[in-house]
Amino acid sequence: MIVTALDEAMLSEQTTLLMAGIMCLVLPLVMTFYRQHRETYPGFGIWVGAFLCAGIGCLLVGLEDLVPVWVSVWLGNVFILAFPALLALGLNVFLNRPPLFAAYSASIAIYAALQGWSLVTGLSAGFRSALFTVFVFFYVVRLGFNIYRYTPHVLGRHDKLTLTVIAFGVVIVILRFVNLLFESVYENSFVFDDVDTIFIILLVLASVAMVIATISLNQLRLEFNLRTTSQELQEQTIALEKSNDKLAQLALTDFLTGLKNVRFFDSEYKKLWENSTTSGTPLSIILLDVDCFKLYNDSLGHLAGDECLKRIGEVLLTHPGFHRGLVARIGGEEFAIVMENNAEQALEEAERIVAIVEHLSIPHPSSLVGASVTVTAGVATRSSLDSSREKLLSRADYALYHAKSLGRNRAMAA
Ligand SMILES: Nc1nc2c(ncn2[C@@H]2O[C@H](COP(=O)(O)OP(=O)(O)OP(=O)(O)O)[C@@H](O)[C@H]2O)c(=O)[nH]1
Repeated sequence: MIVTALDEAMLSEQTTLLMAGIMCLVLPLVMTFYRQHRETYPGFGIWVGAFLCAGIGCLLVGLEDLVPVWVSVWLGNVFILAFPALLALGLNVFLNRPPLFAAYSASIAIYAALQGWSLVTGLSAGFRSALFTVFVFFYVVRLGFNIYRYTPHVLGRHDKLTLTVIAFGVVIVILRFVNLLFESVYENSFVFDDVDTIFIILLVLASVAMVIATISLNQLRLEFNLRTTSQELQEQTIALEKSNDKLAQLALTDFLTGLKNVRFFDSEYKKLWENSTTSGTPLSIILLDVDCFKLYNDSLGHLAGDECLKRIGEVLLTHPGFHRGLVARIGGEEFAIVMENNAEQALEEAERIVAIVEHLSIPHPSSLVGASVTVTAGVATRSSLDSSREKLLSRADYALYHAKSLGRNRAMAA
């Protein structure tokens, strides 16, 4: 009773195939529409071709009564088989995998040959169905494996929708195979003749789901690439900012000693001067010059001279008294220190530096002062007499000149 009711409710296999064919021809149109509005990745075009093949194949098989048997049963089935094969091939291209074009073409050619042979020799329709199902099974499993294994490479994760659709496809194919095996057993007792119609409907549903899955796959990849690109861009911007900062630092740093250079000194000295004008904090400047440095270079060479300047630079860089001040190399062997200290403190610091350099005991064979490298310092502290920062600087310079004339290796205040 139930069987009869179901039987009556079913569309004939042919009608279903024709409807499936039309449906499968509509799907590529949807995909083409999508392609015109969104960027698609290589492989998407092959998928469109796959659905086109499915549509043509279904129509050819559905028109069994109108066209020669080789067109419907042979060519129609070859077209339908090309559907999963092209889906798998397109996926390889989409995932940047080797497309295996030759392998897929060969497998379809083998199927076509076997199908033709079964027709010529008059083998049963059951054999042809089994043959078809085995090939489809192979493609669908391959499709599922590739999606599982390689989509994370292009999406950064698994695409659950595609995996679900493929699993659905695998189940349908397995059910169809089981049906083929047991058809003869339950044929008259349980099932209506149109069981194939159910499979066709299920496959059409799977095809629609597959179209949605392919579009979603493409969309996810677009989004993933956009995310990755903007992340990369962000990282590059940060790296660029860092290297810009570094470049800016380098532009203001003396390459030999690592102290600030004369450019930095000029701008920073200006700021300290302005700050002292507004806040009334004391401002002192120490000018430091290496004694008899020309003779040092002449007797030990320019490279040794550089090393000597580096060591004096280290002393200034690490001297605790200068932490809050400005220390720079403003000439060949001339250094300047600007500090927010009064005259007494500044002179003390200058004397300390002179002593520290002497204690470095860097041998100076031709010095007019002693056996080792020494420095002389001129100190000036801002007073009401200093109308400008240049004036303060020149007073420090004068003190230095005076200290040099008194025999070097000493600190003198202006
Ligand atoms: N090795 C080395 N020498 C430098 C550098 N810059 C300048 N000099 C040398 O420093 C020397 C400075 O000599 P002078 O200005 O005559 O002064 P000085 O010999 O130190 O004599 P006093 O200042 O009177 O003690 C010159 O010979 C310059 O060539 C440098 O970066 N490296």
